[in-house]
Amino acid sequence: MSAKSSLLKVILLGDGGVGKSSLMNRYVTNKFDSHLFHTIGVEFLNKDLEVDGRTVTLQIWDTAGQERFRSLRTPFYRGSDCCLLTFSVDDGQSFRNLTNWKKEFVYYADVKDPETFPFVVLGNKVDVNERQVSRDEAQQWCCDNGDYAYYETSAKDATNVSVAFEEAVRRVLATEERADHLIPTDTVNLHRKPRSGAPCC
Ligand SMILES: Nc1nc2c(ncn2[C@@H]2O[C@H](COP(=O)(O)OP(=O)(O)OP(=O)(O)O)[C@@H](O)[C@H]2O)c(=O)[nH]1
Ligand SMILES: [Mg+2]
Repeated sequence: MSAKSSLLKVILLGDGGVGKSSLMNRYVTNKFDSHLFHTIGVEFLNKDLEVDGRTVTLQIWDTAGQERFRSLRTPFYRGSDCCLLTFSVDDGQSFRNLTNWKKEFVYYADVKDPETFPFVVLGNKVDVNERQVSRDEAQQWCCDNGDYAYYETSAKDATNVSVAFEEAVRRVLATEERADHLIPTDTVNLHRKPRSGAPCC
């Protein structure tokens, strides 16, 4: 068992109405409301789960996707361990906006290394018949942006909701493990004797 904190912060981002709150509610309370109000600012819920023998508390932050709430949501991006970029498969614009959501997250969360940060992409509302975004298109975007996991979900009928959140946890734990194995190269040798005659500045 790692000594690292087992509280993982996962944040849901994406256009207003794609189903972020519904996904969080489905996962944490196993309920679905077909007349949910738009989120204002941010809300979070905790859920304990076990992934690959490790128990973690997932803190899921649900944000307001509408543009007018931008300044209310962005202060909460910092400290996120994983970002769930969400769109709705029946709304092509919400898919095209993923690039902006990623940019907004990287900027306000102050992500040092976007190449290795764990993003997971969710194409929600797969229960709806009128699709505007194909699975191939979405997977291609995930490949082009860095090997992101892609899940087609439905908060309405619970398709792939648990597996998507579990994958988010796996990605975070894998990142932590990689960091544990990194050998620091910028150590300072406190015992090294100063070179005689070396200039002081
Ligand atoms: N058919 C279907 N409808 C869904 C699904 N998920 C959410 N909805 C509906 O879509 C609407 C918007 O869902 P929300 O969960 O409020 O969307 P949101 O992303 O949280 O929106 P903001 O809070 O404005 O950012 C609601 O009426 C939901 O009932 C789904 O998987 N399938
Ligand atoms: Mg919401």
